[in-house]
Amino acid sequence: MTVLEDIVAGVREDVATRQARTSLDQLKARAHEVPAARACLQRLKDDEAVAVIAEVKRASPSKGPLAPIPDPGALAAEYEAGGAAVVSCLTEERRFLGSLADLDAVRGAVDIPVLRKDFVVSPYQVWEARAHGADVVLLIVAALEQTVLTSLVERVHSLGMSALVEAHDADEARRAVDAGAQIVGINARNLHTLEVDRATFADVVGLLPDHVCKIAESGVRGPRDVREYAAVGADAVLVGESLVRSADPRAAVAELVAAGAHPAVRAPRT
Ligand SMILES: O=P(O)(O)OC[C@@H](O)[C@@H](O)c1c[nH]c2ccccc12
Repeated sequence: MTVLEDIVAGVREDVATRQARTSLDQLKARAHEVPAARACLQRLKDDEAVAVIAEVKRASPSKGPLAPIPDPGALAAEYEAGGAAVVSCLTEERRFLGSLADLDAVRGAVDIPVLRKDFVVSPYQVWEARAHGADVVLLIVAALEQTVLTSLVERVHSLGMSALVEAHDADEARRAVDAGAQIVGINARNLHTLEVDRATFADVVGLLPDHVCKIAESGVRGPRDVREYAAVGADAVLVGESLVRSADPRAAVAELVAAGAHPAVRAPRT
């Protein structure tokens, strides 16, 4: 079993437990009571600057515990003050130590769009994201059959949210586009082996059509990596570890935003 398969198996069990407590109908009723999802595509796809998606991430399967994060709402507010375009919040419980309570705290603390970062494999989780105020939902190509991926993208869009569809290689990038993704994340980390290769983005990005928003995910250590991703065509970067470990997350985000706002080189647009 790969790491991804192991995580997804645990997620399916946890979803079943939650679904026994809160029915899909109850969730749907809640989803209709929360304010409409915020748009995020325009925010991310600005030709002049690379946007920063800042992540609330307590732990990861590759590194173990990263930061205690006693107050995820306060951290998210720091990210927003530093200029983040979107806040990402891990909700996977077993390996990333996230929760829907973290998502609620983040949602309550910021005005910018919030991304639910989890291993979404069922429509129940999409409704759950909306019921908890998420604006964007991550869908991981490697975890989903194509028909399921396509129907989840449609479900996310039908609830007014944006789908961030994550790919790791050329084949997955094509599948993301075929599934109707408008926002594609290219993860430098291979979710089967957990290895990070920052060259992945440049290798894969050329396959994505111009209209697609292109996000470089994982392994961004600082402004220099933002500038490098800018040079090869990233519209946004998604950053977790280096921000949660920072003594001053607001300043750390601001530094990345500044690097993205005035990249020395921008890839030519076709
Ligand atoms: O902490 P990093 O290396 O900055 O990475 C952030 C983000 O890309 C990473 O958390 C991530 C990317 N895709 C995922 C899918 C599931 C869980 C986590 C992730």
